[in-house]
Amino acid sequence: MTNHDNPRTEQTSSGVFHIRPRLVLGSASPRRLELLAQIGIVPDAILPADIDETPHRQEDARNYTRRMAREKAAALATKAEGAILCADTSVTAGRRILGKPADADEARSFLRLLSGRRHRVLTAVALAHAGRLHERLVETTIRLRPLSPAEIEDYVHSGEWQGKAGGYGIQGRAGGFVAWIQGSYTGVVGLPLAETATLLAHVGIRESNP
Ligand SMILES: Cc1cn([C@H]2C[C@H](O)[C@@H](COP(=O)(O)OP(=O)(O)OP(=O)(O)O)O2)c(=O)[nH]c1=O
Repeated sequence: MTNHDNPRTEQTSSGVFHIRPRLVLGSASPRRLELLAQIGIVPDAILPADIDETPHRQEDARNYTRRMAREKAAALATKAEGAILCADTSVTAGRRILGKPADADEARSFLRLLSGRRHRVLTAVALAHAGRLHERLVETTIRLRPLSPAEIEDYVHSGEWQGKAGGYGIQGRAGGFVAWIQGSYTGVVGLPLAETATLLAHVGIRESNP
């Protein structure tokens, strides 16, 4: 056992004992916790990572999103024991990276830009365990239907854009804006479950903690 471990012993339904590492969810997002719960995984601890989310000059959206997830995991690996799961979601339209809007004006301008337009939602997942980093990048293409100025105003007033990359949340009223989607719905909401389950299984974490 290394310092990074501190494992838990569990008995599976077939009666076999299985040792799994402690799981730390490195996220302040309630959605990521709910998504994990959807596949029967409950972290042993939740520890938000506070990092600088400014893109580097000339950094493309894929590299930026991967770097964010990696930096969240690296920041927490020095503070917590076990397997540390972090993710980052960004929206990209053309060459622009749309993060979480700073205010209502920025949310409005993101929605005007995305209205009627195809764009991509990228979610990077980083799992740090025993000195190694396991990563996945999941891309989803979405087209929003054209939005009227009144719809954009209503949505901005709803406040649902707050804390959401690109200024909208597909899981809420903006679900009604989505004309077409190809990729991972759970990735858009913040944690692509198929890929996350595979990463967790690599380090011995499977659904259902007692
Ligand atoms: C596009 C889109 C994004 N989002 C969310 C997912 C992410 O939580 C958020 C992007 O911000 P992130 O920086 O990825 O995550 P966060 O700040 O919410 O949480 P933490 O860094 O502590 O893990 O946007 C939705 O909930 N629905 C959507 O449709």
